[in-house]
Amino acid sequence: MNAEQADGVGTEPEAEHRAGFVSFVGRPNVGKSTLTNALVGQKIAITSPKPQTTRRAIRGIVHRPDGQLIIVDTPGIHRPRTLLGERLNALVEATLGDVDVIGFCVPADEKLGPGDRFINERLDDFPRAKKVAILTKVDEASNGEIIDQLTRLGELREWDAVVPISSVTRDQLDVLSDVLLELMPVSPPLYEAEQITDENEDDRIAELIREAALDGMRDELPHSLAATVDDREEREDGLLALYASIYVERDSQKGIVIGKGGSQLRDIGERARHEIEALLGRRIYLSLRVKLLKEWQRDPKALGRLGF
Ligand SMILES: Nc1nc2c(ncn2[C@@H]2O[C@H](COP(=O)(O)OP(=O)(O)OP(=O)(O)O)[C@@H](O)[C@H]2O)c(=O)[nH]1
Repeated sequence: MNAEQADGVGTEPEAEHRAGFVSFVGRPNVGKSTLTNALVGQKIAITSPKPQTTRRAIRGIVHRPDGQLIIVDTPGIHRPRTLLGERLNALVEATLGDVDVIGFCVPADEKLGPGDRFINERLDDFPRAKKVAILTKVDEASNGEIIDQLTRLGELREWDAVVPISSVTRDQLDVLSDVLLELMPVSPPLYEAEQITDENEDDRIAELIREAALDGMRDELPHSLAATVDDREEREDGLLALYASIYVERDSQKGIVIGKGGSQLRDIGERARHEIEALLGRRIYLSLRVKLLKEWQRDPKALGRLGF
């Protein structure tokens, strides 16, 4: 609440803060990823979610003084031909059923085709979301082509907005983010404003793994445990795969961490995965390995390897 409202003065605040979720849909190759990166201004913006926000596959966040655009990932909308296709569609439905705005991307340099129409029709299934048509790659098209495409797009449905853009020349990107933000609900920021670099992020993830491992462990272990994130990989199914290691100092500790039949390690993985997903705001696959690094606390080389 701002001061004016608190005083009961009826004037509208000049600019209300808005925040919400947007998802870009469209055929493969129409420029969705490039647009996301161009809007966000860096490859992937990671932030720490505030507790009330649900977990989603966040691709990037546009932070502005007047609002926050949270761009969420969806796998493409496909005509389901396989079980995988159906599962992907179910995932699309879960995501798109939940966003505030859907940005339907169509390239300016190709005629509107059956693929575009199919996706456009599917958008009827998501009545909650506002719908914006985004004509991408205008740098590749003549003015005549652009006008033609805008007309065809206008015939598809009543859009909340239609915006031609180029992610390459950055033409109209600011207009697009203005338009998207105007369609978002009035809301305080949903994510912390500070950006966390990938490097810090790995450190934080490693710390969460270490915490999860310590949880329920005996007292003698804590100082003997360390964790590292060794590799990460974006998977086809939209999950982020994280490969991490837990280091122990003595052989006997390995068994403690792994537990009977691997039960302890599974619990650690489960707890850590929850925390990491909350940190990243997206679903992950976590692979944990327990490694023996003899007397690592006394070994400078080992300490270096563990980031101390
Ligand atoms: N000239 C031009 N090329 C662009 C623009 N935006 C994207 N491209 C190019 O179009 C191609 C596809 O872009 P992507 O962003 O990968 O498209 P996408 O829709 O995310 O593709 P999928 O991940 O397959 O769904 C890439 O070669 C981009 O460099 C643009 O504004 N202008």
